[in-house]
Amino acid sequence: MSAAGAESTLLTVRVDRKVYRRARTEPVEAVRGLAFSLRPAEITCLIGPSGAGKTTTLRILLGLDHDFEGAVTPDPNAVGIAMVFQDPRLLPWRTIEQNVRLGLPRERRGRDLDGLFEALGLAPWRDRFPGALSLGMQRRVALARALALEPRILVLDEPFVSLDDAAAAGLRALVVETVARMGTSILMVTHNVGEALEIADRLLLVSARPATLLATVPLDRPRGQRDRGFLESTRADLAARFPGVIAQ
Ligand SMILES: Nc1ncnc2c1ncn2[C@@H]1O[C@H](COP(=O)(O)OP(=O)(O)OP(=O)(O)O)[C@@H](O)[C@H]1O
Repeated sequence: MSAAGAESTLLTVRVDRKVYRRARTEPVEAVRGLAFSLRPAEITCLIGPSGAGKTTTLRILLGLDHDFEGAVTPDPNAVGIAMVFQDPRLLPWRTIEQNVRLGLPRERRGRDLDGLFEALGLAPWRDRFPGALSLGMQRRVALARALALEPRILVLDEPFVSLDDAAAAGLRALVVETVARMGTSILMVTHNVGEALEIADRLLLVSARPATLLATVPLDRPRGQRDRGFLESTRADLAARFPGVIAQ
């Protein structure tokens, strides 16, 4: 990808304020002042305390919630956006292949998916049912289902949580590979700072509720050169600067 391409913006998100209002309960202000852009072939990690307003921000960015002050431009559906939830949400009575195909619009269901299944290590599992797969493999299927849509933006909510180290590392490598291979822009919510420091190009640190953008932290060192020393010193530096967000 050219330098100009890498710098171009796919989506700009600006949430000035998001308040949940329900009858007979106090309004809940979930987000106040959170703006960022997403660019191709970049991994952006959104990190903040529990209950800060991260899922709320994702819902706004996906175009699922329009009731907020601010703007998401252009329309994310026009750009091409897909989401992978923590819970893989597979249909147990459909094969892996059917699960992936059913995520596609009807006219694209017959498309060639050999390359995708191969790239995600799912080729031997195409005819099996989700119940035969570990949680890590089911998450791969959920990733395949999202990638089959060929989105330019992929949103991941805690994709590696509750996986053993090997499964998490395998899935992380797949995400990184996808960015390199397809130029996808990834926005990932995570509580795992170590994981974010390993794979992100940029961290967005948000405060406790209402979520406010505290800092954008670029991680310029190439992923392959992020050794233990880099990870530990970067984490210590961030923990000193943002103690409410990043633990020592
Ligand atoms: N539909 C809703 N109605 C009222 N309040 C809501 C609604 N959805 C979320 N909230 C509140 O908004 C705040 C932010 O919630 P949100 O789920 O966005 O946080 P989060 O950062 O994703 O949390 P976590 O890290 O625990 O997943 C919380 O106080 C939550 O209770």
